[in-house]
Amino acid sequence: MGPIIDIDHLSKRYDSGTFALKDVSLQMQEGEILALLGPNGAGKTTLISIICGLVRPTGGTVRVGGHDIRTDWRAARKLIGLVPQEIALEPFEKVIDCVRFTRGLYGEPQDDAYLEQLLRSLALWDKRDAKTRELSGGMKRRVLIAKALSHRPKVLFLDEPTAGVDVALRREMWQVVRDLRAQGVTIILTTHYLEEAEDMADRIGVIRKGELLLVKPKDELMGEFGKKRLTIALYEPLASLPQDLLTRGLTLSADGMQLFYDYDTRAERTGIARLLGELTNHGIAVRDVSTTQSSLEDIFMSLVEDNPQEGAA
Ligand SMILES: Nc1ncnc2c1ncn2[C@@H]1O[C@H](COP(=O)(O)OP(=O)(O)OP(=O)(O)O)[C@@H](O)[C@H]1O
Repeated sequence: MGPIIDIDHLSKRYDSGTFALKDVSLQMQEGEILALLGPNGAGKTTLISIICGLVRPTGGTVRVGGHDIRTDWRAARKLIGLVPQEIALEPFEKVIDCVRFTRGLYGEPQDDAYLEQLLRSLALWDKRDAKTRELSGGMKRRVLIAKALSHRPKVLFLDEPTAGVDVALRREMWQVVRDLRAQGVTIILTTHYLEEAEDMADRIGVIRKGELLLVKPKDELMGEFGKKRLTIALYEPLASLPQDLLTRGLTLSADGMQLFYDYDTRAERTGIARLLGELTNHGIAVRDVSTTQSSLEDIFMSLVEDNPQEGAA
């Protein structure tokens, strides 16, 4: 089966002269979740907007389900749902009516059985007759998702789905997204919360200044760029490290009470057992050992850090 999304050498230069996207190519398979990370102004929204037909590219092509988004836009649009970042709902409209209305906009005949199934899957069925202004923030976000799914798209774009929402609600949203994936929906989400990408995504794309720096399976990215640090706490402070331990890559804390050893998580042999043996040989008594793994945030910062003004995603 071909890719559900096929982005080929896509570029966008706004009239202002800004190059928002530079030669971006990316393919997605059905049922995948891709998290797009990037500092402010990296080009994430531009990319989503082009795929959704809201912004015109200046170069390259995008196909959704095999349909070119420019020459065959009607068929492409039917396959796409977009959940915008801002909550904009008609306050006095009932939940069910607002989802029905959106489906109608796509020219789809009404299908009450599907709408019931959709609202039930988003835990909104009990609220179907409530006016949207009576809903909590989390419910409103779920209504946005219901609207975006009302015409049964195969691809769903979530633009910062949990911006500014509390931790409990964020986790609830993650579950909703996982459930959608289980139903076979392909999802692209942009997020400024790295833990969100870490938790949900199958693949992670990092975009900076309009360039897609990399797209990799999350586990591969964590393994490739991730390092582990072994911290060894000592009983007695060390004035300095023996030369042979220095050359093994060990470092000593300023107070002499801790040793640090950074190692590659992919290495077949980490050298830890040998290292501990050598410490014993030197008569260095170990009180405790612990390890920490670099987070996606560390990895992300190391990828984009050559321009510190851009800050975190
Ligand atoms: N309509 C527009 N006209 C001119 N320049 C634009 C327009 N929209 C975006 N840009 C510029 O294109 C670049 C990419 O913007 P975009 O909104 O795609 O970034 P983003 O990654 O979504 O950022 P954020 O994380 O802040 O939402 C920025 O330099 C932005 O100023």
